[in-house]
Amino acid sequence: MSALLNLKNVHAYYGAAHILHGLDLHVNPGERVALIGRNGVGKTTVVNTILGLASLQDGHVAFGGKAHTKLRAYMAAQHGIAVIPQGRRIVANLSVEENLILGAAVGRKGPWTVAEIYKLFPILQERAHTPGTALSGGQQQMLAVGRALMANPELILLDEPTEGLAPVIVDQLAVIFNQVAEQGTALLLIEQNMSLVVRVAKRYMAMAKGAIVAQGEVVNSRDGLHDLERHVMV
Ligand SMILES: Nc1ncnc2c1ncn2[C@@H]1O[C@H](COP(=O)(O)OP(=O)(O)OP(=O)(O)O)[C@@H](O)[C@H]1O
Repeated sequence: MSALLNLKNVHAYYGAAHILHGLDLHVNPGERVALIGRNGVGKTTVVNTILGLASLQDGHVAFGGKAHTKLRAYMAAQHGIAVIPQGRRIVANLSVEENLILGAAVGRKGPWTVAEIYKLFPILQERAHTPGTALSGGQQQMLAVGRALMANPELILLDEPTEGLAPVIVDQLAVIFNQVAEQGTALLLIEQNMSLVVRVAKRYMAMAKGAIVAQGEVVNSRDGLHDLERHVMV
């Protein structure tokens, strides 16, 4: 079984700034992996490298076993990988429903349809014809998740999906992420909120200075939480 996503010895740059230093990371089908680490260690740059937005100068990124050294934004989508970017990036002048339909444009056929997304998030159906950016932060995040699911992905990369959200919304999203994972979609969760990580992820990879410095099983307990928090404390 080959990994859905496999980064090997990745060195990535923004201009002359060398950000990722020989990073190795993989996600297998159906896995729930958390990528954790302090601010500025390069977590978003991992996503940007996969999308071809940071310059890959050594190593490779493989989708489904096929290695690439020249990455382009459409390639991840073609290989069944959807991205929920940091800051959500809802299209301002499209309605909730139009934002969802847009998600399907770059994806494959599968079980997720607008009707299924509305079952998952009834509030989105109530607000179907509202401009996406008129939603609350929590509703926008639900829309970002719904839009990603509309592509019927095998793997979703989530970049700090709970940033700035109230704890009650984070709890709702934890339930949704588990539901999505139970239906077989793999998750790579970039997160600073370790209480979410222990509820959703089964394996973690911790970054420092552009590389993976620790990894292991996620244990959903007080000790497990403390163990993970060591990697994100300043
Ligand atoms: N476009 C850019 N050009 C140059 N340097 C950048 C650019 N974007 C990010 N950086 C730098 O790259 C490093 C890694 O940033 P990155 O956003 O990947 O970190 P992060 O771990 O995701 O942090 P955060 O949790 O704050 O989002 C930081 O030092 C940052 O200042």
